[in-house]
Parts: sequence; C-alpha cells; structure tokens
Amino acid sequence: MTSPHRLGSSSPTSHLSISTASASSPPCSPTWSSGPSSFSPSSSSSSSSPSSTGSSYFHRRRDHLSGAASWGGREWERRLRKSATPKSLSGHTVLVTGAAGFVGFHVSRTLRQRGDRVVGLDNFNDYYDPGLKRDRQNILSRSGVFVMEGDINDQALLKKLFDVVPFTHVMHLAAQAGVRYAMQNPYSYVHNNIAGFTKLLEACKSANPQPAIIWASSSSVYGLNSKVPFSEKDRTDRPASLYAATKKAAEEIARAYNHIYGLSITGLRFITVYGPYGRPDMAYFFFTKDILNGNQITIYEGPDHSSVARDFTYIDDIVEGCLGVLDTSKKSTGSGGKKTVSAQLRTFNLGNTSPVPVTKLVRILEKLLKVKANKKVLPLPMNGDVKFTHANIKA
Ligand SMILES: O=C(O)[C@H]1O[C@H](OP(=O)(O)OP(=O)(O)OC[C@H]2O[C@@H](n3ccc(=O)[nH]c3=O)[C@H](O)[C@@H]2O)[C@H](O)[C@@H](O)[C@@H]1O
Repeated sequence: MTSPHRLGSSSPTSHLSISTASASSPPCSPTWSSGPSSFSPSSSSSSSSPSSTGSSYFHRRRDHLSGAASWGGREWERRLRKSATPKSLSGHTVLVTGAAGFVGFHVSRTLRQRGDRVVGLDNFNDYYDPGLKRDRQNILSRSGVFVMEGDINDQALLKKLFDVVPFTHVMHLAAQAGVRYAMQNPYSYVHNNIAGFTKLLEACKSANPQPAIIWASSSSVYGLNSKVPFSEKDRTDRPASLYAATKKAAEEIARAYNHIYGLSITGLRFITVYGPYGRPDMAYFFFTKDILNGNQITIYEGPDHSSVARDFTYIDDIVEGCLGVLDTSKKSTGSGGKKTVSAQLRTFNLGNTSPVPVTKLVRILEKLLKVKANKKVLPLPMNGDVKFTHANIKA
C-alpha cells in the first residue's frame, strides 16, 4: 500500500496522520490527564486500583451497572436484522466486537463498503472518552452498520445474536488494550481478554452455523524475547506484562476450542497500530496533545541510553490484513457443540517490519506541529514495557 500516512522506512514521506476528525464527523474530545505526558483513563476507571473489589474494576457502561438491559425488543431486533440483511447473496455476514473501537471501526467500515453484512457490538466503556466511540458509532450508522451497546460477557445477549443472525464470521476486536494500564487495573484485563473471550467462544461453539473467528492478539506475546524480527514460530512463554499474559492465555484458549469444538480460528498479533480515529491512550496521540499544550513528555530509553523502538503499523495495513484473513478463513467444522473433523487454526503477525525509535517519532511530531517538545528522558519502566517490537510477516 502507498498510504502517505505511514511511519517507518517503508513510508514514502515518513509522516504521521494525527487527525482524529474528518469532514463526516465532529471532532472528538479525548480525555487527557491534567498532568504532563500521560494518559488517564476517564472518570470511574480512575478509581480502579489493584486493590479494587467488587465491580469497581469494570469500566463504566451506561446501562450495565444499573442492571437495565440495553438490548432486546422489536426495534433492536429490526435494526439488527437490517444491518445483517444481504445487499447481495455473496459476501460474508460478520459480527464485529469492539466495533466502536479504533480497529473495529475501520474494519467494520471497510467490510460494509465492499458489500459485506456487518453487525457491531461494543460496551462503550470509559477507558478512554466514550464520546470518541460514539462518533465512530455514528459514522458507521450512516453507512448502514448497526453498532449495538452490549458486552461480550453477556451470555444471554450473545445467544440471542447468534439465534437471530447466521453469522459466517466473528471479527473479535473487543479487548482491554494498553500495556502499562494493566498495572493499575489488572482485573479489567482478565475480565475482558480472558473471561469475555471464553464467553464469546462458548457462544460461537454452540451457534448453528458455527462462525469462523478472527481475533486480535498482540505483539506483546513475544515479551522478553530478544530475537528479531519476531516470527510466529518464536517462543511466547515469557510475557513482560499482565496484558501480554492475558493475550497469551487467550491464544491457548483459542487452541483448545479449535481442538475440542472444531472452531476455525485465526489470531492476529497486531503491532502498535496508529492512524485517524486512533486511541487517546497511545503515545503518538497524547504526545501530540502534550506538545501542543506545552506539557512535558516522557520518553523512555533502554539500558545504556539505547533507543526504545516500535514497529508502528498504519491502520490501513491492519484493515487489509484483517480482511485478507477473513477471506481466507475456512469454515468451522463443528455442529451442536461437537467437532466433526479438524478445523483451521492460524496465527499471523500484522506489522510494518520497519521499527522506528520513539525519539524519531517525537522528532516527526515536532516537525509536523512546528513546536519543540519539552522532553524528559526516563528509563523504560520495568513494569511491562518492552524495548522494541519488529514483525516478521513472511508467514
Ligand atoms: O503492539 C502491541 O502489542 C501493543 O501496542 C500498543 O502498545 P505500545 O507499543 O506500548 O504503544 P504506546 O503506549 O503507544 O507506546 C509506544 C512507545 O512509546 C513509548 N512511550 C510510551 C509512553 C510514554 O509516556 N513514553 C514513551 O516513551 C513506549 O515505551 C513505546 O515504546 C498498544 O497500546 C497495545 O494495546 C498493543 O497491544
């Protein structure tokens, strides 16, 4: 692809697209910390801590904590059926979880544009400003995609969805993202990335037809490995963060469901995805905000002042990878909760293969913003960050 927005040596112009608004949408207003160079999850989640008990570690959702159902009823079912109604008999019928999230939004929009039938599901939690998620939902709605409010942990909702719509594929992109936030709110990672994923697989295994599943793992599963570039065959048993551990656990859970129930499953190891409508918790996003506001930013460095680098991957490339994988997915082989023959099981890296030092990212931002950043250099936190990522995508 020849997007002008790419970062890294494969980029023709080596600059970032940092816009979060487009002509078709009002500008979003992400939540930023009042302090320098960081991101703070908004409102209720900021009260979360490792010592949280009860439900306080779940992000707030508009209806879920009050117990009121936010789905169901005739109008809901009408919109669901309409969103899944074929424009033509070809194409796929796809449930996209996390459809109001960064990657889910772009994947849903592209699927719909090319004629697939898409239904979105998102819990609209406030890990970052839900207003940005509503903006994405509104844009999808205008293109004919219904993004319903609901949670992958809601088993009754999942059962109902698969009863009403014969999904051919599930694109599972709902997750608790963010590497460093796992120190503050570990339970959210277990709740979403392990428990929620298992509930989704349970629903898929019982559905008739069983859908093929494509889901978002992470490059963080390579953890403390020093071999580069990362190959899908490399070991993934040394996670450096709880986030990575939950993604690794989910990969093994997927393997078990594939083996036992004949679910066709493909896991995608995304690498630091950036682009329009991106996540406000990511460094490129809050660095931009802090530089513009004159706040200090913190740049991490490795031992002996070595650079920390990421294989920053542009969203269009991720979307292309997701759709390619969807189109080559084979059908699940189970029925009535039992498998007949072995089903497809795949794992792919989705990266740019061209790592960029964070110091260079900051230089690019300074050039584009025409503002000198107020920088503080600190040692890379030993609480989960890794020094570099670099994908091998030859598989
Ligand atoms: O590739 C992945 O697996 C992961 O990529 C990102 O995680 P990360 O690469 O840590 O992305 P950022 O938080 O945007 O950090 C980018 C780089 O900036 C550095 N950084 C971050 C924050 C900061 O204040 N200073 C700083 O130098 C980090 O060490 C990192 O090298 C996503 O946030 C994860 O959800 C995803 O799974």
